[in-house]
Amino acid sequence: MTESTNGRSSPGPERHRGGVTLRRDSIPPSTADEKLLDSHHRGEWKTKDAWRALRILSEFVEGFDTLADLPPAVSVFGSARSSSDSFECELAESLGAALAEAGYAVITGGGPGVMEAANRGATEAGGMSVGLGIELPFEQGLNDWVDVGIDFRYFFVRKTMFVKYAQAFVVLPGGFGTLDELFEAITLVQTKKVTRFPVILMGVEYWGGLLDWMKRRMLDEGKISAMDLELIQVTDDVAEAVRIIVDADAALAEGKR
Ligand SMILES: C/C(=C\CNc1ncnc2c1ncn2[C@@H]1O[C@H](COP(=O)(O)O)[C@@H](O)[C@H]1O)CO
Repeated sequence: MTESTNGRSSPGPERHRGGVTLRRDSIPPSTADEKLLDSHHRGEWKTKDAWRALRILSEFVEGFDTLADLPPAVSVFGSARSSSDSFECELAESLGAALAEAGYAVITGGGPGVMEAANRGATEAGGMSVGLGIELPFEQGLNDWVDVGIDFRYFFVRKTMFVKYAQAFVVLPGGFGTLDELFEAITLVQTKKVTRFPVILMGVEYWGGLLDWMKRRMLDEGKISAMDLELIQVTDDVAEAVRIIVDADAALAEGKR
């Protein structure tokens, strides 16, 4: 806890649970996701999980209700840890601006690093900037560039929103969280659980090793098909990324006519 100048403790970090804000000793050591997925306290499942189901449902309702009127949107993913002067943050900021100029809302995880840069680019270009935050033990709150923000307790509810309200995914360099989001998206497209939409990797050098491994191991050993690899497009050119998204949108609209 940090001491403020008047001798009282300042709020310090805070945790958000729906409309509830928790500070200081009221911040619990675990998160809602951790409690839901915990397999150790079986005795509690019957009583507590039934109530959790309602909370999960209310989180879906809040997400659907808030995002239903969003213009066409693109979900942008990338590291929470990148500094604002990194290659990926500079790219994310230009991308956010270009997407806004093309009429797309930008959806991110609402956190720091690449997410903040993409939100900043969108906001500064006059676009709609959305942050879908997640309750984490080391949560920092939504970044300052988010105009429409929702704090989720459950990762899987939040992931539904990233997919449901986006016309495309753009994935910049990142760690486990980013890879999780990338592979969930391509699995959904590969298994035709969602209408095919562009999944664009930005950061040609960063992703090169992973793409090589996919070709040399996954493809060569028959774990994926050549068509699966075509689900992913790679570029460092912001204008090209936007063009891929606009073209895919136009093709889809054409097919629906
Ligand atoms: C690590 C730090 C803060 C974490 N804050 C986050 N806020 C919102 N969303 C997050 C956060 N961390 C991860 N995510 C999600 O995963 C992706 C980034 O994860 P990575 O492991 O950094 O690649 C991102 O797209 C989010 O959706 C303190 O700096």
